[in-house]
Order: sequence, then structure tokens, then C-alpha cells
Amino acid sequence: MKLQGTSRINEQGHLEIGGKDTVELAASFGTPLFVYDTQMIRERAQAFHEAFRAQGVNYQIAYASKAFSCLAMLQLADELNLSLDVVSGGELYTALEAGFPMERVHMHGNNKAPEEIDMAVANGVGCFVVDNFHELKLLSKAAHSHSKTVNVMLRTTPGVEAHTHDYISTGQEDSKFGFDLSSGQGDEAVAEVLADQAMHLLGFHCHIGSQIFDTTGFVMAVEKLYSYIASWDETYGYAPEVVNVGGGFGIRYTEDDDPLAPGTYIEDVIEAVAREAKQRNLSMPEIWIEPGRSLVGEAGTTLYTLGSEKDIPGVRRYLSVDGGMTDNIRPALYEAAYEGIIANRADEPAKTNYAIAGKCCESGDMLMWDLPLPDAVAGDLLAVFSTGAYGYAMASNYNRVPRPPVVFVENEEARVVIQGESYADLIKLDQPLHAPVKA
Ligand SMILES: Cc1ncc(COP(=O)(O)O)c(C=O)c1O
Ligand SMILES: N[C@@H](CCCC[NH3+])C(=O)O
Repeated sequence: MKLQGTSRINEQGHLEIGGKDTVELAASFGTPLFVYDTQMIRERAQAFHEAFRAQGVNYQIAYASKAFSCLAMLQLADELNLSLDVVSGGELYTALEAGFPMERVHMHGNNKAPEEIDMAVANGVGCFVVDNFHELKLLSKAAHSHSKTVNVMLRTTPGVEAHTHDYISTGQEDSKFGFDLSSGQGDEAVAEVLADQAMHLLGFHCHIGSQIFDTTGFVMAVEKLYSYIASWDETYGYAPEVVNVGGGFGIRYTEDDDPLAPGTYIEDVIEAVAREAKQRNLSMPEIWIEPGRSLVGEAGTTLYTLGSEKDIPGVRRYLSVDGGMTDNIRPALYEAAYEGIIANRADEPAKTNYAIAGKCCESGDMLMWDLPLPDAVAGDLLAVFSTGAYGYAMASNYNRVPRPPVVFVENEEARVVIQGESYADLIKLDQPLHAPVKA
């Protein structure tokens, strides 16, 4: 695997990230450990900004905070002039506590609870990405009761299928997300929002899926959406101020992945919107996107310590790490592929294929099935690449495994941004039946 960002192999043959030796990071903070190369996040955000500026359109880049949310990450996103996609009261709370400007927060969710809607209205989020009719009712009620006008984006499902894993594909008709366009749900929703004094219709949103490597799906979604926008223009004299094409821009997990530069997605989307709008005599809307993975995915590396080995001659050599599905559920959930190296002997050539197992009581707790490594022994440090998105964010305490710490590294400095959980943390919400009877 080609090293990315600030990662390099230093004179000791150790993997270094952000000028920090990963062997030292593991010694200081323990393993498993999530290490984020924050310079890489800055560069990614910059690349998206530059791509938009080059096209001269008004835009917002909303970081999809579901990919990785914590106070420090959201403060970094703010520093990078990103807006923020939040999907729950908890993500919104994190944004509030981070001091993220609420006017740049976009409130998502396919089943927003009345309390979450109320919280978002009260705090003045920039817009609601409304998913369904139930939510429209709740939102209207909340907006009226706060005597506020709320900005609304309608989430639509344009009927475009992204070529990705079924579970991370969202733009197809048969999806739990958004208003279905072909059955007329979009028309009804537009009428409802336009008729409500407490709502301002900003425009339309679609998100076709994740880990997408070409622009065809985005262009098709724009074309499809515009065929409806044209009819809403005719019927209601309404044209959108904003079109949001979601996130889903692919990243490199393995050598087989060949992601496009951020600029390519942006150029193709803008070209498609400009063409569609012009053809229908509509003004060019602002273009918004919602990248998660492409901002933080490749910036994250997980460090594990290798432990037990099991060799089944002629079948497979298993090596176990001190984490697994509790810090990275993606291989078990989506058969997601990863690559890694022995971080303390990063200059040695690979000799043997290993199956990398987690420590949970599940046969499916496998991180990789065929990872070529130099002969590895217990105590070696395994670095798994591109774990920055939906790794920590989807971590669990299954088997009562504490969630690992997270550090940001940059310019030879490491900073803990999420502490590792202790065993005491694991039981802090437990309510015992009685005081423990100690023998
Ligand atoms: C509505 C929406 N926007 C943005 C994203 C971010 O996707 P990704 O992290 O693949 O860029 C997602 C997740 O797939 C999503 O559901
Ligand atoms: N969690 C997912 C993708 C879906 C995210 C949001 N719709 C992943 O790890 O790839």
C-alpha cells in the first residue's frame, strides 16, 4: 500500500505519521489507538474548497459528522470553513458543545424525534433536510411554536442506484430515506412546504450512496431531479436556491481503489446542474455537498498490537489483534477491505499472508483475510490504514471491550482528542441489584 498524507517510514524502519513515530505513539497511549493525520484533513477540505472556487459558484461543504464526530473534529471542521451535517440530537449536541456555528448546521435524519426537532429549531440550525411527511408536520408545529421560520431542504430519492454495497446505497427508489420522486411524493412535499408560513423552501437534496468512484450517478441524479424541478417551476413557479448532491465520494482503502480527485466530482456536478438549469431557464442554485469519508477516511490509521497466532497448515494463518469489530465493524458489516503493515518493521518485505482476527467472541470478527506481512510475532504493531471514517464512529463495547483513545498528530505533536475508555467507564451507567457480595 502506498503511504498517504504525512505517513512515511523513518530511519528506524518505523511508520511515522504527522512526524510522530507510531511505535512511540503506541507506547505512550496504548493500543488499539486511532491516529488522525490532521494535515491530510486540512488538505482534503482545501481541495474541495478550491474545486468550488475554480468554478465560481456559491457553495457549502458540509462535513458529514457521522463519519467521525468529537469536539476536536468539529472544531477543526469549523476552522476549515466547513458546514456540518448532523443526524441526531447527539450529533447536534456535540456541535453545540464544540461551539460550531449553528447557522452552518444541516439537520438530517429519517426519523427525527419531536425533541430533536425542537432542539434544532430552538438552537437555530441553518436548515432541516426533511425526509418525510411525518417530519414536515412535526417541524411545522415546532417552527410555529417557536415563532420561527425554518429553512427546509427536501431530501429526495431520485431512483439512481450507486454501484456500491447494498447497505451503503441510498438513492434507489426502494430506500428508507427521502421523498420518492416517481410516485409524486416530491410534488406533495413541495406544495406543503410552500404553503407553510413557518417554512422557507431552500431547495432539494439527494444522496445516492457511499464509496462511489465515478461521477455518472451524481450526474444522473441531477438530471432526474431537474426533470422534477422543471415541473415544480411550472406548477408552483418555484425554483431552488440550493441543490445538495450529498456525499459518498470514494476513497482508497486498498490498492484496488482508485478514487477521483475531489475536483472531478465537483466539476461534473456543477456542469450538470448548470446545463439542466440553463436548459429550463432557471437560475444557477448554490451547490452543496456532504462529504464524510473523503474528508477523514484516509487520514485515520488504527494501531493494534498483535497477540495470538493460529496456523492451520494448508488453510490459513490467523493472527489476532487487541481490537477488532468493536473499533471497526465495517469488514463484518459490509465485507469492507483494508490494508496494513507492521509499523515497527515497516521497511521489511512481506512474506506471508495472514488472516487478521479481532478479539471478540464472533467468527465474523475478522479485519482482513489475506494481508501480506513480514513474518509477524506477538508484540508487533499492526497499522491498518484508512480507518478514519465510520471506525470510531461505529465503535461498540461488545464483549465489554473499552473504546480506544483517538489522537490527532501534526507537526510532530500528538494530542489526545478522545480518551480511551476505562473498565470503570464500562460500568458507569450500570445500576446493580445490590452491593457486590465479596468473598
Ligand atoms: C445523507 C448523507 N450525506 C452524507 C453522507 C456521507 O457519506 P460519505 O461519508 O460516504 O461521504 C451520508 C452517508 O452515507 C449520508 O447518508
Ligand atoms: N457507515 C457506512 C456508510 C453509510 C453512512 C451514511 N449513510 C460506511 O461505513 O461505509
